[in-house]
Amino acid sequence: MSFLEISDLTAGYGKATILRNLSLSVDRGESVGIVGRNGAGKSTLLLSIFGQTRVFGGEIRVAGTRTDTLPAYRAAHLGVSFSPQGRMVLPNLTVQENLCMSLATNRKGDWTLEGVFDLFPVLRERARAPGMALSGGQLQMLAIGRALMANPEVLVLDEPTEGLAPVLVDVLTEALLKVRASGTGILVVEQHHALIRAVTDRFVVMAKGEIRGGGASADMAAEENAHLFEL
Ligand SMILES: Nc1ncnc2c1ncn2[C@@H]1O[C@H](COP(=O)(O)OP(=O)(O)OP(=O)(O)O)[C@@H](O)[C@H]1O
Repeated sequence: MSFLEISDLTAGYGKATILRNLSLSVDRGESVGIVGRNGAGKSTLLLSIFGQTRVFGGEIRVAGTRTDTLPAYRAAHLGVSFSPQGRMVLPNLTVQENLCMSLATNRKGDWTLEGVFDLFPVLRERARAPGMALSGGQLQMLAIGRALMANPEVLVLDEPTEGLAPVLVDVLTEALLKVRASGTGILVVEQHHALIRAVTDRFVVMAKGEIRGGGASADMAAEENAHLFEL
């Protein structure tokens, strides 16, 4: 069994089924990208790992323990941490306080406050600024930094480049390359295929709540994969 194992998952919200019989696994230290059109169910899949959807069938296990039925912090304790779409930074806490929230997981590893500040030096400069004072790019760095502070085996990211200028997309790509090189795995939903190609080993394409296919990220633009991206 892989470190993160999504098996035959059917899930949604209320009475609505969004994901259908979906299976995906991510090993420790592996990097996987998820692409697909708006509404394909990508965020729903990530939220399911953290117990935030209604599961109708199948299951998700992290290090062998079911997480789809547990509160989100339990998944973080087990070694997957989340940088959500919209970033969810606490506006009245400082940058440093937001980062230190993840210490509650009590997971030891290389990602310390200093490690995160080295990855994103602007967060060191703004350590005492409240979350509400940050720019969009800084908020994204803080959300990623906070997730890293939990020292995950797999860092889960939902559209990290959403709303960011191209220069900041490059900064984030560089940072995620360093995260990957450190041995931390990455599961990332992202519209920028260039980022997926740069920082992941393989990709999957989602459509209508299912995985339509996938392959090696280096081959994403290859002719043989073109059909995966057709309507
Ligand atoms: N809280 C919710 N309650 C009910 N339906 C929801 C909820 N959140 C999302 N949905 C629906 O689930 C479907 C999949 O949405 P989801 O956000 O997972 O897609 P996505 O692939 O991440 O798209 P996007 O790129 O737009 O975020 C959509 O039809 C959406 O309207």
